[in-house]
Amino acid sequence: MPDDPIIKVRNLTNQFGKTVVHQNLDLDVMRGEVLGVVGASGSGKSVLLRTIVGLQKPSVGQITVLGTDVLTADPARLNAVVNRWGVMFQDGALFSSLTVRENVEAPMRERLNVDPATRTALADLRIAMVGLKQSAGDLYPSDLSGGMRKRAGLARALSMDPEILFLDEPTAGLDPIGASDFDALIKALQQAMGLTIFLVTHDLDTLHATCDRVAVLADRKVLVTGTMAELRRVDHPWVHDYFNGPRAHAAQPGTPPPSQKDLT
Ligand SMILES: Nc1ncnc2c1ncn2[C@@H]1O[C@H](COP(=O)(O)OP(=O)(O)OP(=O)(O)O)[C@@H](O)[C@H]1O
Repeated sequence: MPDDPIIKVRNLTNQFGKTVVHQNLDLDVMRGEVLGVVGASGSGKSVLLRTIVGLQKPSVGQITVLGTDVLTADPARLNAVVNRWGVMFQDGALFSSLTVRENVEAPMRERLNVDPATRTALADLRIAMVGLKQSAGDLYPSDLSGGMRKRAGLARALSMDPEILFLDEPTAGLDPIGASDFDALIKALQQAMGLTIFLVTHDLDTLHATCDRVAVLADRKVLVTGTMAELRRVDHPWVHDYFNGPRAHAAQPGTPPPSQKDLT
């Protein structure tokens, strides 16, 4: 069924001690869309991502990804699904003792039965796809700028040619030009590869540049999901302030730059 969600979360509860982060949370991600996930700091965006990709066991709930219940699947079935997604963590989470190329090869080495030369060629292709020079493949993470590290993390997330990409704060720590270059890269790769993207961010420019829909986490659940235009009309204090505040206006395409008067 083409309209079946590629990721379906139902009745999810995550609790740490007495802190309830999610309660009865539901979320659908449709195939081929870029879904942005926003919410106040501590609202549980990263915990949600980590729960969907299996790094965090929820207290209660069902999570179906690509038709597989990832909380109850047997190891072989789960492995088959894990092979079809890639994750880029906020800091890139690169292995510091491996070169960029070896980092990109790492998931293939673990999960794909190909000869070393093919693996290296596939890694070099991923390195090129994220806009890094081939020579960057020989560098270690400590030799990279913040922007290069993000790109290397993205290349590794693309290692297995995934259908779904999970991105946690992809533009955090980048300067505005680096961030908008990265947004454009994400969008171009999504279109070229037909990716579905689950994207956690605080960055309004990223939402405008990349997302088809945005899910807002508040009050321990997905409070509302919609396009940016729809969310601007939502009557909830946090949602209203986030999507209508000065930063939101600045990020909106077509908004005129501030006049000289505004700057003084
Ligand atoms: N392993 C853990 N043990 C205990 N509490 C945790 C754990 N992981 C997350 N939390 C708590 O869960 C809540 C949500 O954390 P999470 O990192 O998902 O928030 P977030 O929305 O991604 O925040 P930010 O925008 O600041 O990154 C926080 O209160 C955090 O302290």
